[in-house]
Amino acid sequence: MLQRLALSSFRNYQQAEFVPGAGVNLVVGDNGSGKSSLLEAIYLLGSGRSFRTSRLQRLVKESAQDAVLFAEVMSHQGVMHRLGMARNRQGFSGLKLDGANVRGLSDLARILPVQAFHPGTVEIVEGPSSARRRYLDWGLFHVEQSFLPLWRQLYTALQQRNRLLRSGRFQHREMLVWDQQVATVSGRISQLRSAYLTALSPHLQAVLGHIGELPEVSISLFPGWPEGEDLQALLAADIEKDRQRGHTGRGAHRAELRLTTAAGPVRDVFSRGQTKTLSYALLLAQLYLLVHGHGGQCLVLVDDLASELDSQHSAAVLAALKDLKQQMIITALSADALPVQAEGNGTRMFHVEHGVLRRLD
Ligand SMILES: Nc1ncnc2c1ncn2[C@@H]1O[C@H](COP(=O)(O)OP(=O)(O)OP(=O)(O)O)[C@@H](O)[C@H]1O
Repeated sequence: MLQRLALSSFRNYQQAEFVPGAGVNLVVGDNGSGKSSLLEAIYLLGSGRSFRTSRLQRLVKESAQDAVLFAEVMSHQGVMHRLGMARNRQGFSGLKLDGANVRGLSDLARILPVQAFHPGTVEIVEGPSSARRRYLDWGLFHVEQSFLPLWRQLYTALQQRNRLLRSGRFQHREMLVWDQQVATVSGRISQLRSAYLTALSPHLQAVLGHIGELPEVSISLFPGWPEGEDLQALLAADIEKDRQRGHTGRGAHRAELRLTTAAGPVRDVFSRGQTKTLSYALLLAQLYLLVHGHGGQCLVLVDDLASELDSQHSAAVLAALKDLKQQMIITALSADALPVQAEGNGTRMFHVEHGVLRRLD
């Protein structure tokens, strides 16, 4: 649970402190006041990414050198952790956990599992296959300890194989080592992904039933090479093609999450509104699996829901989120824009204006 966040020179925040409650937190303010930026800061700490931009240099406040984020986070086991992150326009200039430097963003992500529902969430369905892989791998990272080391092994093997391909000068014996490694690790990653999807599916059906009115959607995995075929043999057979394109064309890095209805692929069948609803349902299903299936916890960020879904669907999504009983931070233009106030007690209210954040209640 996020106990406290301090922001310095982040977007339009000069210095700000945010102390959310354990349940629902509602942050209201006009357009451009800094609501999304607050969520973006939290998401950055828990994932190393922005949910709005790939240009992370824009996160640093104009005229400042470094954006600095600091958070106190109570772990699921009741241990208090201190997370720190500094970013200049070139990249991350410091990552700290409990006062010590850490190398990888994954160390912070383990402590602060965070998921964001925001206008770009629709990319899970509409975007490139990498968006669906990222979705899938976020879930695996948080429920399967062995996933991250495997994923790292795969990327190291691919880097080495691609380097050899591009060098144009390689012994087949040398290539064989990396073919073997890519094939073995891809097989194990694919098994984990398939098992994850099998566990996820009933949660997705339950969520779709709850938020309603969508045709039945099935979810399946293309592992990154033709099902049932020997990946190592395929890599060896494709060597010339791979050499020409300069990278490895088959393996778990090319997996695809397929979303289909009885009438065909979701992308060809669903309206834009249905697509948005499905993308939110996919995230919800993942949270249900994490919380109910694995006893995990997750900080949930909800940005501008009222402008994304109609009132009936946004109420259904919020109800499903509240059922999870996780810490939530929700933004809205005004307090009455979303049905979060109706239950009154327990909701902590904040107002933001020109990067100045204050508690209302
Ligand atoms: N690097 C930066 N330095 C200073 N100001 C910035 C920087 N990046 C963005 N801003 C400004 O920060 C403000 C906050 O934007 P943000 O998207 O957080 O607002 P918001 O409250 O979510 O608005 P909306 O309701 O329109 O989504 C905007 O006015 C934006 O122009």
